[in-house]
Amino acid sequence: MVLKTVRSVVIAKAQYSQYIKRELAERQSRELEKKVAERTHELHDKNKELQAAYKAMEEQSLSDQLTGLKNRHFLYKTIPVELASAARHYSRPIEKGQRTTPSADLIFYIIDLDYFKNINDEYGHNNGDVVLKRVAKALEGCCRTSDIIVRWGGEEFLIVSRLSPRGNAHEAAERIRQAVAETHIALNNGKIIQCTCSIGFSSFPFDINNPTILSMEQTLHIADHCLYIVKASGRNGWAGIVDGDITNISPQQLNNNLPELIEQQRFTLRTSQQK
Ligand SMILES: Nc1nc2c(ncn2[C@@H]2O[C@H](COP(=O)(O)OP(=O)(O)OP(=O)(O)O)[C@@H](O)[C@H]2O)c(=O)[nH]1
Repeated sequence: MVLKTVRSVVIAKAQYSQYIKRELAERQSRELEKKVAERTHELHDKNKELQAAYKAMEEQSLSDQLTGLKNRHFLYKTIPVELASAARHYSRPIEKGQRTTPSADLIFYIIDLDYFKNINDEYGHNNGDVVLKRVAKALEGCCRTSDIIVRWGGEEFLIVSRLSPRGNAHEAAERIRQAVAETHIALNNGKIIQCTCSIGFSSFPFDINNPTILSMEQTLHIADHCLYIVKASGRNGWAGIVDGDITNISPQQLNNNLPELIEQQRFTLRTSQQK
């Protein structure tokens, strides 16, 4: 009888001990699962924070700190797709009426403020910055949402107009010129001033029958030369060459002898002075 009781006690103790062990194991497992869930949640949050920080950093690295416009880095990052698409459009076999579709053109406008150094000298660098910010706003106001507006350098801006027919490029140039000239800029001391700009422009592809022969840099070189022509002829105006037959002209010749080629009327230069 005693032996039976002792055995029952031993069995009960063993069962109890097993029960405790199982309970402990289950509790540990539950705690572990809870911790894993918490860590996963934390990681998820951290990941979201990192993604947002990365996006903000990327956006900052693609924007100009002073004006908030896009910067060169943005242009070089995004423009290859646009260039390829424009070139592809003109590389397709000619179907009747197809090549005249104008929307594939990219027009590059280089905009340079006139006598900006005088503004800095007369009103100080901070007011020079005020002028740059106000001009940036004026450019945003006169451009379409499909245009890319870039702060190209100190007092120089670049607008890449997409989906624009090259034949109308001069109209947009005049719109930009006017928008800048008519902007009233309030300086820090309350004084209101106005400034003007000079614009040079060109289109990509430059020669629609040889759409890949000139790079964007060469197109910009043409626009830059047009800008130089405006500066040399009095400023507050525009000049552009939006297409040209470059058969028998090498890209090097175009780079080195552009003034002579314009002189020889190999290309049509359109300027605000001819209006
Ligand atoms: N305030 C300010 N000035 C700048 C900035 N970047 C460049 N500049 C100034 O822009 C001026 C450009 O002067 P220039 O290249 O002589 O040109 P300009 O006086 O506009 O003369 P033209 O272009 O020939 O009409 C210089 O004085 C630069 O110091 C900037 O971020 N802020």
